[in-house]
Amino acid sequence: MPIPARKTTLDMRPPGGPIGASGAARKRGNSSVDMDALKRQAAARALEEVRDGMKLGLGTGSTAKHFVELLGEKVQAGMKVVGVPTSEATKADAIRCGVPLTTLDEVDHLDLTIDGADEIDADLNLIKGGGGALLREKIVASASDRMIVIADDSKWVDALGRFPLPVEVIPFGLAATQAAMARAFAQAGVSGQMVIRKAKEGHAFVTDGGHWIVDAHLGRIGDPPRLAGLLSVIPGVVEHGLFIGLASRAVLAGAQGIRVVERR
Ligand SMILES: O=C[C@H](O)[C@H](O)[C@H](O)COP(=O)(O)O
Repeated sequence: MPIPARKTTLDMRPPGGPIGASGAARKRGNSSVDMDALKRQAAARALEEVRDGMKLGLGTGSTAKHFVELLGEKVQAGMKVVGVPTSEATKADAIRCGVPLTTLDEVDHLDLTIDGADEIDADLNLIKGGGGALLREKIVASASDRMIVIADDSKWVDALGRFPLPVEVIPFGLAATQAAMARAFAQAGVSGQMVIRKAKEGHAFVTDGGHWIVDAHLGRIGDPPRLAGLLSVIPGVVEHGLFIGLASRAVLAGAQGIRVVERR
């Protein structure tokens, strides 16, 4: 599959500048980088794409939460938008921040979805679902004209797969589903341990849709679109965390500034 042409722009506004951010600085390599400030910077840059009257998909996770908070400030200042949250957690955040909400039953398409990711590759394929929201996130992104993924630049990878691939499954027949997943992995040229995600309390993590998550520790995924296709046809798999061809732009915040990567 040919690698699509991309355009990259570098925004030299320093991270953590006028926007400000909370959160403790975390050590990364030799430098101390406030990852939370970078996430907020990426969210703020994506917010510049939001126009009055837009119907928005609101992502889930620590980066998307910054976007919802900043959007709430715009709404308080008079901006008219409506959002469809991708999780119960985001719904609660949006209500707290005063962002008006709607559903995909009331509107059948969205202008723009802004969401985070666990990994982003050069084709803007993503791994998502670290927070367990991948099903609603994919439904919402698929119903949107555009998806902008926002992240600190540690999420940018040469190849997807270092982050365990979340696969949302039906608990019924799980061993058979996992066997089918293992065959799909083999066909796609990957293999690895499958771990049923646990909640803090020790029982299986249950998604907003009432399903379980299997985290597949695969390592480098050579052909993400092929693996996505193979997983999608397994009956016990509700959805997987490979987002192929959905993101049209990535906004990546790093110590040197903000990088915007477009997919064509
Ligand atoms: O299920 C969770 C979502 O896919 C998140 O967007 C993803 O895990 C990234 O989250 P964060 O911004 O907290 O790293």
